[in-house]
Amino acid sequence: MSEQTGADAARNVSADREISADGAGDDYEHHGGFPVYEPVKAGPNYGTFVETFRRLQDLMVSTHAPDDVIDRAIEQTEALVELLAPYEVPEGRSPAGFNVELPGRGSALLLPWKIEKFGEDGVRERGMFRRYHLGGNGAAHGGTLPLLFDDLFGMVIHANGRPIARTGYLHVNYRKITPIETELVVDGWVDRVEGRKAYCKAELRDLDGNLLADSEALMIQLLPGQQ
Ligand SMILES: CCCCCCCCCCCCCCCC(=O)SCCNC(=O)CCNC(=O)[C@H](O)C(C)(C)COP(=O)(O)OP(=O)(O)OC[C@H]1O[C@@H](n2cnc3c(N)ncnc32)[C@H](O)[C@@H]1OP(=O)(O)O
Repeated sequence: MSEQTGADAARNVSADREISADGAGDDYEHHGGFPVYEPVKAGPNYGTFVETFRRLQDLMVSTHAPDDVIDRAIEQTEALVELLAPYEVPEGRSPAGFNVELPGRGSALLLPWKIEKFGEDGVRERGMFRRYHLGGNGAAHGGTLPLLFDDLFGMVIHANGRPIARTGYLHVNYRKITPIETELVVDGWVDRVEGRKAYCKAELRDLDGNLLADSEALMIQLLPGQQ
């Protein structure tokens, strides 16, 4: 039997939580005030679309092109905006963020990391900070690490079988320079639970096992009606 990937595990956990439109048979009733999202499956080339856009983001912050090239880039970007704008949809209806087999679940906002493990005992992701995420002198921008940790903690809560929660606080210790364009691994888990409060921890390491940053967050389960 083939081994279950992190993406498979994430999909299975989510499928187990699916409920009917009228809420009957809801075994995952604590959504707070969140709507119940139906995952939107990406088409076969959606991953390539997001990756191409990410490449563009990298180039946006790493090129110094002549003015005539910038003028052509504006024209082509405007054409792209015109192409896509008719397909804008409300929150929860785009494939962005729902496709666990894609880096960053297919959302250009998220770090392009892939889920390697998704279980009650924790979530592991692997990936790189890219040129787009550069802070200074080869290091990832300090603001991009909380983004990685915050999204990871959301998944940790989901994988742990806990109801929807929001981040009350998120603390990051920057232990060593986090390099861009270098493969890294992040692990997150629920450390302890007190009622609605889940205290989560995470560690970001390089492939030699060096601790680059660690984080602790308080994830607070939403009450009915809480947004
Ligand atoms: C197929 C597809 C599957 C894919 C798989 C999907 C995975 C899916 C991933 C999603 C990933 C997104 C994850 C993003 C998660 C965010 O980033 S959410 C955005 C950032 N956070 C926010 O905007 C939260 C804003 N704050 C709030 O809305 C409200 O403060 C909250 C969180 C609802 C809590 O409000 P409240 O119910 O009034 O709670 P309150 O009574 O004040 O506090 C409850 C308890 O927590 C304590 N507390 C509250 N705040 C703090 C604090 N800052 N410090 C210490 N203690 C605190 C209180 O003291 C209290 O303790 P007890 O007295 O009960 O012991």
